[in-house]
Amino acid sequence: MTTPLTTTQAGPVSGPEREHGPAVRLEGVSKVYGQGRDGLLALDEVSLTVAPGEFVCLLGASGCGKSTLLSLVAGLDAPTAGRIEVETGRVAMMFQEPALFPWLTVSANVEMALRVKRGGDVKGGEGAGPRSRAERRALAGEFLDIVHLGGFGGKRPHELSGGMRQRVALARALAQDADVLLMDEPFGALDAMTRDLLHDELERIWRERNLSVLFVTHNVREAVRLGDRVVLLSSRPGRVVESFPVELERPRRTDSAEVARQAAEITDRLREEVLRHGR
Ligand SMILES: Nc1ncnc2c1ncn2[C@@H]1O[C@H](COP(=O)(O)OP(=O)(O)OP(=O)(O)O)[C@@H](O)[C@H]1O
Repeated sequence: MTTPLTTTQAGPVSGPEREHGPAVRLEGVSKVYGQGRDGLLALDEVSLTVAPGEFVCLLGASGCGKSTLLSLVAGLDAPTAGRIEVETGRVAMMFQEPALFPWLTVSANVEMALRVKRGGDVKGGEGAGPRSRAERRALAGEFLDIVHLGGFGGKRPHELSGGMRQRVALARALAQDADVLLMDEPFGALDAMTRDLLHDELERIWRERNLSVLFVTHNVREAVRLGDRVVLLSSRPGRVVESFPVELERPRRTDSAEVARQAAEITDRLREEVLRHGR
């Protein structure tokens, strides 16, 4: 998936659930790619919730349908069966590749999200009216400050390191005014030190902005470092195998003994799953 900017098509949930329900709810969600005998069951009756303000990490072997699941929640694709609800409908997505527009400045990349967010307004629809260029630039500057990139707004993406580019992607996601952040291995391509720093940043922003996060990773320690809960998916088809609450005090360190212990427990379970499927 390479779409740089995404807002979900999922509508808000009405009624009492809106007050008290989860931020994201999947009920019996299945996804088949293709048709008939050539059809591939990528997800099989997955049920999962993310509570408001919860940080959920999704873990599973390659091909178990993690990206499929995120794209369904983002409204980029429709489930074959089941139901997906996003309480507010305000979802932003981040990928392993920051997917920035190389010809635009860092600031302009974030400003794009501010235009897209009020897409209806830009085209003359209802609402508070389009923001002026100056307003968008000022707001983009604020989002860049949040990710500690104040002063870099005039640079082009190629002038930044990989970690800095991912910070821009995070600023752009925040600029969409989402309260649900869907992250598809966002730090997978970064070195360990940069990843550690970004974990700290993400944790701070998640708490300050009370985001609900669904974070896909292959990295068990990363999942335990970040998650309130780690949800393990099986492969082919993807099913929820087990959900592990992580009750370690925050902030955690990826290299701490406590994180290593819980990661080892989850890895054992993951290994069982992978062996079961002969992969
Ligand atoms: N658009 C598509 N058309 C057909 N099959 C697809 C499509 N997208 C994914 N698949 C298949 O569905 C299964 C799940 O893919 P998905 O990318 O969701 O898994 P994943 O767990 O995110 O994998 P990875 O960890 O390798 O990124 C795979 O077998 C994949 O080949």
